[in-house]
Amino acid sequence: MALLLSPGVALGLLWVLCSFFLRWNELRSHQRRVLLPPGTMGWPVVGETIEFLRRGPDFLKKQRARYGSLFTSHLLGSPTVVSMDLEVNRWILMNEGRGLVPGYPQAMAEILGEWNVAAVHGAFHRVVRGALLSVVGPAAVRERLFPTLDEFIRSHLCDWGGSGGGGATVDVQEKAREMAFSSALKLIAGIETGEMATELKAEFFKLVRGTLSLAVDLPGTAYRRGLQARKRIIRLLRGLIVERRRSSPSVMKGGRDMLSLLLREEGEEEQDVHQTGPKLTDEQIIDLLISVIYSGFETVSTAATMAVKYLHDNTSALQELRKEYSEISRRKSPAEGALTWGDYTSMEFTRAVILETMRLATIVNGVLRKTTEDIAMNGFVVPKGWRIYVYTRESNYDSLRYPAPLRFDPWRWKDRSLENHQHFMMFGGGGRLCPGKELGLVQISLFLHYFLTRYRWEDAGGNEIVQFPRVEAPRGLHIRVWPN
Ligand code: HEM
Repeated sequence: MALLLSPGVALGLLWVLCSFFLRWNELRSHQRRVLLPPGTMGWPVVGETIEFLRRGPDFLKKQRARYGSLFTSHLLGSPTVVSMDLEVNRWILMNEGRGLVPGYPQAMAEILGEWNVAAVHGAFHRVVRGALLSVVGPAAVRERLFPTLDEFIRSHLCDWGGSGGGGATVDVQEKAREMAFSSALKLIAGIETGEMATELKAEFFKLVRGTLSLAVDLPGTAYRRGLQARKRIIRLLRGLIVERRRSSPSVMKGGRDMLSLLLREEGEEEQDVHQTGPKLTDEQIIDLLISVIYSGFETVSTAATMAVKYLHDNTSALQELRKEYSEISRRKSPAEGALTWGDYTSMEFTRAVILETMRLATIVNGVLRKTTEDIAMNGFVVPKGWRIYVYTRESNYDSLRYPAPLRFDPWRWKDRSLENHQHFMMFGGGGRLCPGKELGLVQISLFLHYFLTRYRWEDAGGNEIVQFPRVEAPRGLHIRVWPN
C-alpha cells in the first residue's frame, strides 16, 4: 500500500518526531550540564528498555562494571538513575520524603488508583499506613488474623491428591495464586466462595496483568483491560460497602474483617483495640483494599511456588522441614487440627526456608522512586523528575553476607543477625517497610506446613522458570501429588 499522507498528518508526524528528538537532546545536554552519574541513555524514546527487559540483571551488571554502582539509563519511558550501591540504597529507603517519592510506572499508578498506598506520600501516606498496619500489621496477624488464615489455608490444601490414591497433577503456581488472592479476600470481607468471589478474582487477575503492561490505552491492550477491571472491582467493592452499612449495627460493630474495621466511625474506634486511625473516605478505603490484595498477591504466591521447587531439589532441607512438622504434631493431640500462634513461632526452619527462597529467587528486584527536586547523591546530582531504580537484587548474592550465594542453604538463616542486617532489604525499608511482612510469612508458612504434612510430590516435568523481570513459571509449575 502506498504511503499517502495528507499534509496535515505529515506535519503532525514531523512535529511529534521533532519533539522526541528535542526532548532527547535536552536530556543529553542536561546530562552534560549537571553532574549526573555516568552512563548511557540508549535510543530516543525507548532508551535502553529493550536490553533491560531482555538481559535484565546481566545488562545492569555490565553497566556497573563500566560506570560504577550509580549510573544513568533510560528505562520504561523515564530517564533513570540505577543504584546498585548498598549504602545509597539504604539512604534512599530511609529518606523517603526528602525529595523522594515512590515512582512506579504509569500503568501501575493509574490502575491501582490515586489513593493507592504507593501513590500517596507525606502526611496522607502516614494516615494510610496507620490504617494498613492496624488491619494487616504484625499485631493484627497475631491477635486476629491467624486462626482465619489457618482455617482457610487448611481447607485450600484439601483434596489435591485426587481420589483413588493414584495421585493427581497440580499446577502449584496456580494454586498458590488462588491461595494468595482468596485468603486476602477472606481477610478483607469474609468472602471465600460464590459469584462475588469468582467475579472479583477474574477481574483482579486482569488488573494485575494491566499494571505490568505499557500504558497504551487502545482496544485489546492489557492496559485497557486492566483499567476496565479496576472499574468493575470498584463497583463490586462499593456494593460490599453499601451492604455493610445497611446491615444491623451489631454486624458493623462486631465485624472483625478489614472492611468492618475500616468502616467504623471515628468515635467507635476510640474504644476499639484495633484502631484504624482517622476515618478514610469510601474511595480511599477501596484503593487501600486493592493495595492490600495487590501487594501480597505476587510476592506470596511466587515465594510459595519457588519454595516448593527448591524443596523438591533439596532433600535435606525437605527432611529438616518434615522433622519440624512431626515435632509439632507430636506435641498435639490427634483431635487438634489447627495450628496455634505458638506452633507458628516454633517453625523456625520454615521461616529460614522462606527467607532463603526469597533471597535465591529474588522475588523483589528492587523498588522505584521519583525525585521531586534535584538530589545530591554520592557526589552526583539526580535531577528533579527522574526515576531512581533502587536495585537490590545483587545484594542477595553478596558472597560476604551469604557464602556460596547460589546454593539453597536455609541453615544460613539460623544466624538471626542476617534478617536484622542493615542491608537486608527484601521487604524494603524505612517509612515504606512492608507492612504485610508477617502476614506474608504466615501465609507461606501455613501453606508449606499443610502441603508437606498432607502430600508427597514429584516434578511432573516440562517446567520452566523465568527469573526476570518477574519470577514465574510461564506455563505453570506442574507436580504430581499423592496423599501422605
Ligand atoms: C511475603 C512476601 C512479601 C514481600 C517480599 C514484600 C515486599 C515488599 C517490599 C520490598 C515493599 C517496599 C516497596 C517500596 O518501598 O516501594 C513492600 C511494601 C508493601 N507491602 Fe509487601 N511484601 C510481601 C508481602 C506483603 C503482603 C502479604 C502484603 C499485604 C498486606 C503486603 C503489603 C505491602 C504494602 C501495602 C506495601 C506498601 C507500603 C508503603 O508504601 O507504605 N506485602 N512489600
